[in-house]
Amino acid sequence: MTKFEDLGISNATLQAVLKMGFEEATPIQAETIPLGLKGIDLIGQAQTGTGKTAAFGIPLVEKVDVSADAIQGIIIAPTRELAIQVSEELYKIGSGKRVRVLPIYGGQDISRQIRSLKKAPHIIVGTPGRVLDHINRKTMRLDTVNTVILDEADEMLNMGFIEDIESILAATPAERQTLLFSATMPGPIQRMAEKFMKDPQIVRVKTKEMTVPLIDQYYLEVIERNKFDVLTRLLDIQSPELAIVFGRTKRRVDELSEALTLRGYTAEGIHGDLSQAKRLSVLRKFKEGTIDVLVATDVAARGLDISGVTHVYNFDIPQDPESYVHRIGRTGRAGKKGVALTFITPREKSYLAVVEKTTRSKMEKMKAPTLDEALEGQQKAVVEKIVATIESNNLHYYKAAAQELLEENDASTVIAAVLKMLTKEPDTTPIKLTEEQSPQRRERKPQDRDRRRRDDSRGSSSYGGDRNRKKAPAGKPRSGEKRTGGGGSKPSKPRSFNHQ
Ligand SMILES: Nc1ncnc2c1ncn2[C@@H]1O[C@H](COP(=O)(O)OP(=O)(O)OP(=O)(O)O)[C@@H](O)[C@H]1O
Ligand SMILES: [Mg+2]
Repeated sequence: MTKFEDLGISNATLQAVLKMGFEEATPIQAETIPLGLKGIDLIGQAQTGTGKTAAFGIPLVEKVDVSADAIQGIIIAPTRELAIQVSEELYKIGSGKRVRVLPIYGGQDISRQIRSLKKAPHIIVGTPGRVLDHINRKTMRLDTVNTVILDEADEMLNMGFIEDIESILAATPAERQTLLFSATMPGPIQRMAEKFMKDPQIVRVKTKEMTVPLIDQYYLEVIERNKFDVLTRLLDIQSPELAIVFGRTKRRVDELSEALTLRGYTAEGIHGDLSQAKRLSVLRKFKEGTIDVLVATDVAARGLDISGVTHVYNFDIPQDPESYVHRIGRTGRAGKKGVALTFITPREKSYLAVVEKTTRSKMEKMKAPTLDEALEGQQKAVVEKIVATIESNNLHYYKAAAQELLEENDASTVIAAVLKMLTKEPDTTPIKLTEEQSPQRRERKPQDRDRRRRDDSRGSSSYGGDRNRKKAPAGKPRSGEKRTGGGGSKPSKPRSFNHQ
């Protein structure tokens, strides 16, 4: 176990990290922080939820000279939500040194960003498209940058952002340090990435599996037509604290979130066609627990760190094994346990072996639950609530009425009536979803870009990112953008990873 004290970081940053509740460095942090401080180029790969953000964030913050009013580091991330989240984490890590961090992403008013850029931030966290817009408009200069970090590098290159990334890199000095991080780094993508690095050292946290062992992985064989009933029964039985349901396309996500709402769940969808304000508000509601089920395309699969996500449901199978790893990695983070369930239609059966081979982990077969089992599950949830209410011991005002009821009925009849009233019977409101095609396995060639970009222009791609920027001209003001998440206001309690 490595202590942050032993990693050669300044006292100001050490105090900031301890204040975040981090007690010990995670393996990827222990390995890459000293190397990052040395200034060498790095490719860092470690499982989802194991603290890669701080692994690159700490050395970056350490390198910043706060007395210089210039951009010194830039982090590029594939989605707006991730850029915001990473900038919040960097802000916290840099709070001891008073490092200024600015998120720059599409869908946010550009003139406001220009004003913020004039306040001389030290670190920029941005999405490729919007960063490039600022470079082209000459509203952001990167010639003082000494460190570039690509978070979820494989995804950005896969998505066809390579030209954008290359243009951004060309705006930075050649003698910069370049760091790449992701939980997955397929060979061809890694080779492509190494082209813009100098003798990168590859740091892989050695684990048997690519997925996190704390996530119990299941698959269910379900025919397309039954998927939705099976999903709602599972939700009734498992009563997840917070759940993410992944669907293949934007249409799928819209239909699923509407259907779930019809059946009485508090669910909302998130995908790339929604306005930025809407995306952020849905995410905020999910983090606060105002909605229990987030229905998402892969826009939410990469990097998002939402505590309390106990279940991930792959309603539609992911595009490829890497997407599977990232989707299920939204649970089982920072040492917590999680459950992942993947629906597989008879035609998709060969998919299972492909994923298991790549991730070197097994999915256990689960039987689709019956309606009776769903009812039982709901009942169990109510019983748990009753027990918790008894334990809270705040029943004074109800005691007299209870006595009255018991004078006329026996105890088990009274309790049965209460259970019946409180139990939400499985809702069988008829739902019809539009059928979805199984995905073609994604090919990892640079020319893929063109195919995927064409998909975007049809607006049917499951991905949002800021690849839609061509449709929404830069500079078009959008209202109501807000920052998500804690922003440092949450009281921090000590956190440490269980052995992974
Ligand atoms: N040393 C630590 N001790 C305790 N918690 C930590 C530590 N480092 C990071 N965390 C917390 O663990 C969670 C996951 O971290 P992070 O988002 O950086 O993971 P990641 O490896 O980037 O995952 P992904 O591959 O999904 O992007 C965050 O809430 C973060 O604040
Ligand atoms: Mg991450």
